[in-house]
Amino acid sequence: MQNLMRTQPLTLAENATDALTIDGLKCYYVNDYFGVRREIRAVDDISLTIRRNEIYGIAGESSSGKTSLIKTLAGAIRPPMRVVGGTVKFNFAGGPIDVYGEPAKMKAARWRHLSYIMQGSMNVLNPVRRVKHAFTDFASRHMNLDPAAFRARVEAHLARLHLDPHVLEAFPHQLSGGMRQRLTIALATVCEPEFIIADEPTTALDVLVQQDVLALIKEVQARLQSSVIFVTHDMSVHAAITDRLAIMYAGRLAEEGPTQAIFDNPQHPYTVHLIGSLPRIGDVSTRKSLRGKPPALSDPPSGCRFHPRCPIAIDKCAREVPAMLPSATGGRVACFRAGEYQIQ
Ligand SMILES: Nc1ncnc2c1ncn2[C@@H]1O[C@H](COP(=O)(O)OP(=O)(O)OP(=O)(O)O)[C@@H](O)[C@H]1O
Repeated sequence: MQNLMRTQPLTLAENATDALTIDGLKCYYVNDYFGVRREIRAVDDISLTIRRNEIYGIAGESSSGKTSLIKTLAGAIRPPMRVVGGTVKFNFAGGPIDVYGEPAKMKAARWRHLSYIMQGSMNVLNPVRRVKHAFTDFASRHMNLDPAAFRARVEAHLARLHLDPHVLEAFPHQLSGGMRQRLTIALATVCEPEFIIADEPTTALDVLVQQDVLALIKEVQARLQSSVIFVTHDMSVHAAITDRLAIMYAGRLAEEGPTQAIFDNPQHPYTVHLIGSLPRIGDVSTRKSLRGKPPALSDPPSGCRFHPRCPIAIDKCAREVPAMLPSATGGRVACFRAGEYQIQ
């Protein structure tokens, strides 16, 4: 395991166990159609903390706001997206950065301290250029090394990730999808970032290749002791890789806690359904599906956004927004009837 150590020491700030703090974050898509303003509240009042050296999962069905949330964390905001409230603060070893208060500092931190593996990131490899150019284009300017030393560093990094350095001379079309995704992960981690954000990095891959890529992410995380946010709608992937898990529903957090505890004892009725819908070998019983569909985020329901679909909703759920409060999993849950619902 000796060759799996970080090459540069990570000098952590004293007493700093939190790597990222998000407080009251709101991020909307704001469109103006012929003078009529329309807001899609994709991230609506989210507060959470990511610790150092943990893999934090974000789950939820399509359009629940997962990608919007992590774009907001990475400062990757393009119109019509707008941050309309809240704060995002990284606590990097070199000093804290307020993403929206210190944009220049944030820009300098990208790649070096924070890397973002976007959905479809394999496409970052230019089809008409050899793979080595992607490393030079994206990573070399953050590393302050002469070309020979930079090449040696990249080759050593690839070797540690069990990738043959010869792939640097290949064109992307000569490589399989799994290999391209492994290279994308190598590219995102060659600067040894303290924080890695990965959005659905395994979704386009078949199951065996997916296992391989998940193992690689775990290995890189353990080697660098980075914090990782891992986004996927696939709960079985969360079970395999994450330490803690957040469940998003309609732009808000429904539940958060240690992954194993959430799988063992989900508290929010929506989480109960997400976990209950996972297939189990030998179980041929019909799964109970949720009634209705997720709400339009331009006009979300009052109170708890899940209440129109919730099997145990009470009047209060339509009137009041439930706060995220400590739950039986050791995490937090936003539900007035937490822990009361089970699927038979
Ligand atoms: N550029 C955009 N303009 C307007 N609305 C958008 C835009 N991008 C996303 N949205 C809306 O924001 C909401 C959240 O979308 P987002 O992509 O963050 O969800 P997601 O949970 O990541 O979904 P998926 O798993 O399908 O990627 C959705 O209602 C979506 O339609």
